[in-house]
Amino acid sequence: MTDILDNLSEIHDLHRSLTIIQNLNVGVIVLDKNFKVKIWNSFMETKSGIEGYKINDHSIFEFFPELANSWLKDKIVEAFSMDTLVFSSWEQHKEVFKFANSRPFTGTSSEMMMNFTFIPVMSLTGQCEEVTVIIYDVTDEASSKLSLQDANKRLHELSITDRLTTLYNRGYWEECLKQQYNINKRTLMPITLMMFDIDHFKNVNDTYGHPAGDAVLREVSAILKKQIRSTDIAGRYGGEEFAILLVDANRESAFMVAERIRKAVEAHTVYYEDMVIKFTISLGLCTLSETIPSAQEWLVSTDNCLYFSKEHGRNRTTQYGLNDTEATMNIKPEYKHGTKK
Ligand SMILES: Nc1nc2c(ncn2[C@@H]2O[C@H](COP(=O)(O)OP(=O)(O)OP(=O)(O)O)[C@@H](O)[C@H]2O)c(=O)[nH]1
Repeated sequence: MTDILDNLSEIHDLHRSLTIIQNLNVGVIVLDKNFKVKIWNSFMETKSGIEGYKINDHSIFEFFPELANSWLKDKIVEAFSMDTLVFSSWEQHKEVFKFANSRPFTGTSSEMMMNFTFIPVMSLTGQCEEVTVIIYDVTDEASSKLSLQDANKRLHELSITDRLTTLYNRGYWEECLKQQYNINKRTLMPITLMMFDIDHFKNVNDTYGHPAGDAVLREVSAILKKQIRSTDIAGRYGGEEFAILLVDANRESAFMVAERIRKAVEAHTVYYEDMVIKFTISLGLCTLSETIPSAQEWLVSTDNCLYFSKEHGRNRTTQYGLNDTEATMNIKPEYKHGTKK
């Protein structure tokens, strides 16, 4: 009689445990060493559309063949060889089970994002015979985190970008200048600083109006972007002044790039409303060498070359240390960087 009562009590305990597992709001899968499903709770049934009685005692790969070579399989294998619980967050894996996001209208993801816990289940002899996989739906938290990351990225981009031209703004570009100066001191990779300025830009504004002047600035930036490498670092330094770090460019290649840009601008026409606008640019170049003691000096030397071009006919490129060296050194004080505006 006591035996029967004990058995009934055990059956009751088992039934209670199964009821709890079935109704948990997390996925519970128990797999044996052959990846055969031993428990597939109702969360898994609802999300996958596969009922427990169909998948139980079948390999999980029969129903989810894409998992046969997946991160999930590796994790389960790992869990069998360890005797501790392993947790893995949604950030550590790509899609595993492709379950639909149950709140697609509020979330940013169409698929459910999941955290996992892998629990080795030890037998009475101390062997790991089964692994329990717990799956948590963390789509809301993950979506919020991703949105925040996106917003921060966007904010950062805005904080370093010039609105009109979409080039880097002066503050950020100057940081890059210092960084490149320091990098170059270590690597000795050739690098040339180029600055240019639109000729008689005040006339463009005065003749065609400020919005037309803005269109000119935008189109010059577009020409510039087309002519330089993606690794070059281009910024709008001032109103109509641009500064570009030509990475891995020695004197010769930098001069070629500068002339290519100058000629492209000369050949270009801006059509704004019914106005036809032609213009040119003046350029200065300075290839970094050990004689240049600081990033600031590098900038000043390049700017001097630019204003030498202005002084000597405009629509031309002046290169530091090659042509016109003495002249660039004796540039009029009012053309020194930052004073002529
Ligand atoms: N449309 C427009 N004009 C700007 C902007 N920023 C600065 N400017 C104008 O750029 C002009 C610069 O004029 P200056 O410094 O005299 O130079 P410049 O007329 O180009 O003459 P040079 O440089 O000597 O060839 C000024 O008229 C500024 O108002 C801008 O964002 N949009």
